[in-house]
Amino acid sequence: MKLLVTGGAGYIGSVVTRMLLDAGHEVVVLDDLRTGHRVALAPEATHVEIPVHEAASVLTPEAGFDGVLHFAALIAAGESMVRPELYWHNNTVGSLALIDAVRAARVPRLVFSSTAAVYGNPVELPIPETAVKAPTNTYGATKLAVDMALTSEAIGHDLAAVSLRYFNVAGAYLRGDLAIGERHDPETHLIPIALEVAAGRREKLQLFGDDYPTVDGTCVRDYIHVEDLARAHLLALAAATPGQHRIYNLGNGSGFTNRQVVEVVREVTGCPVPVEVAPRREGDPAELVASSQLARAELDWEPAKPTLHDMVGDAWTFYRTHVQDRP
Ligand SMILES: NC(=O)c1ccc[n+]([C@@H]2O[C@H](COP(=O)([O-])OP(=O)(O)OC[C@H]3O[C@@H](n4cnc5c(N)ncnc54)[C@H](O)[C@@H]3O)[C@@H](O)[C@H]2O)c1
Ligand SMILES: O=c1ccn([C@@H]2O[C@H](COP(=O)(O)OP(=O)(O)O[C@H]3O[C@H](CO)[C@H](O)[C@H](O)[C@H]3O)[C@@H](O)[C@H]2O)c(=O)[nH]1
Repeated sequence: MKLLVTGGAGYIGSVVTRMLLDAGHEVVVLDDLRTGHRVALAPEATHVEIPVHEAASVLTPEAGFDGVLHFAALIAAGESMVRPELYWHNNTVGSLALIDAVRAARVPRLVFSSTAAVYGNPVELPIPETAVKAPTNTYGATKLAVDMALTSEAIGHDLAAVSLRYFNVAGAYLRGDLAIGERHDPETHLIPIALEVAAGRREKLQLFGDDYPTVDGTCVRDYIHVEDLARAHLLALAAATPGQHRIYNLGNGSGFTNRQVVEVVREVTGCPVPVEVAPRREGDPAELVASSQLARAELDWEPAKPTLHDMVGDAWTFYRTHVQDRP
């Protein structure tokens, strides 16, 4: 297939691009590099450096695209509470422009990066796709709006749409000399920050809140290896059906508290990780754990690296070989 990957210079988009190329697809990456990295771009993919809001200039009817995988977004839940306008403009307005371009160019299928953050504080655990959607942060709300637009688009214009609701993505894609991992700047995610502390690059980790209603008072998250997540995109592309908006949660179904995550980082790295309890971060749900039964049943998806030790181990390898000591 000829595919457009928005956000293909980012963490997850670059891993999926690699897998799509290896599977024989032709890939054009649309990424304005606002948070992505030029080094993460696959050399075999064409790169168009424009904002997703201008996708219509690439997605012309003549270009003959068979599908779009849409990763481009701002992703920091905490920041979305203090700069919400950035998130609405980038994640929702940008996605609506992309959907307009997809319709105008008659591109048949679109796979969208949605998120566990659409659920908010869940009333049932593990969370099925049918659970109440009540986001507690702006980031989740901007993504839920796009999910709803895709449902309308599938019904109204026969789009084959798939939303993949990722839980917390971790790890790195390691193949021989190739290593693709997480490099957000500034980093906001728990595991890479804990690794920076383990490496001595940060003095301590701030634990945002220890008074949540969980076993040790810190938030619970469900971690998924980026390689397992990426594979689900290829399965979703194949399963996309005209006129349907399919929605799948992607996680491992096990929750880890933030303190447990830090303990695994200590075990894997063999280094101390000093922590300091800090106030809660605005907008954080207490507990997010996925039911991914639907993805397993309908996409035949099976995680190959479900353990947190695997994820932290691969992230640590990436950190030491590709991040540490580099500017
Ligand atoms: N990382 C996670 O744990 C996680 C969890 C759930 C969902 N997601 C979703 O997965 C997707 C990818 O996340 P990631 O961790 O790879 O993020 P990332 O920041 O590494 O990558 C995002 C990429 O999109 C590009 N981008 C952003 N806005 C753009 C715009 N308007 N026009 C063009 N390019 C733009 C950035 O330059 C970057 O390369 C996002 O949609 C995110 O919401 C991520
Ligand atoms: O320095 C830190 C960083 C994070 N945390 C805590 O660690 C947990 C996980 O936080 P992350 O920022 O790593 O991840 P989030 O759960 O906030 O969000 C991530 O996963 C979501 C889905 O669950 C979204 O999709 C989003 O893109 C992605 O950032 C939260 O309780 C957070 O408060 C800390 O205590 N200290």
